[in-house]
Amino acid sequence: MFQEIADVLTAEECARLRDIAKSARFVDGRISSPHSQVKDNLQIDSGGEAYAESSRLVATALQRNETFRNFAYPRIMAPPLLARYEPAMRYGLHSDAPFMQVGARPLRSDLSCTVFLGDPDTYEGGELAITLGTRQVTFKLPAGSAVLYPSTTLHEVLPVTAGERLVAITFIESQIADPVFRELLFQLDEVAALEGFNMSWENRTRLQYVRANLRRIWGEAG
Ligand SMILES: O=C(O)CCC(=O)C(=O)O
Ligand SMILES: [Fe+2]
Repeated sequence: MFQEIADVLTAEECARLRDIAKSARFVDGRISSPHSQVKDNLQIDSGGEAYAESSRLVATALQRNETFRNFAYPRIMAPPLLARYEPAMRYGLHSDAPFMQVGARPLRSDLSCTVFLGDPDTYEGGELAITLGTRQVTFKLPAGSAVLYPSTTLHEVLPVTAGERLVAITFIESQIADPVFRELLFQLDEVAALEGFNMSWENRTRLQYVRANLRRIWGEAG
């Protein structure tokens, strides 16, 4: 359901992104959701070199992360975007857009991802809160860590009451559209990774056969 991933970014990469954010131009976050009554944040101006560098840096870091690849089965990823929340800013309860234009083709958002760029003790509030039935699950992770969650959820960013919350956000279209199937494959992959060399070759081959064919049945190429 949710996957936290520690150390997606190195300390140096986090510092570089904070530096980029310090000098970059930020615009009203409503630019990408003009009709939202609950979005109150800032996002980096997507016209400049600062945006290009920050986006490239975060995308490369996610793509090189094995847990990210195994959990998300990424097919296309939206260019990551820096977002900033100053005191009193928040992003109230919402669901993410199902389709987003990325380059020439629309991306179906299967997974949403927040990469935390500031130390949690440098700001108050600003938890990412994801609705699960009658409860909310909250995330406020160390700098460099990421959380992946289903784009199908209702979620919000609670008001920042002091300091500044800096994150990078992105959305992923997965090769495995169905979150239940994706989770089953992830668990099978974990078994293969952790136990694959403890089993007999014959059983390992059987496991590979099941994984490969489930990916054929459930997956979309790319
Ligand atoms: O900043 C976050 O952690 C998530 C923001 C969000 O929900 C969004 O931009 O759609
Ligand atoms: Fe969202």
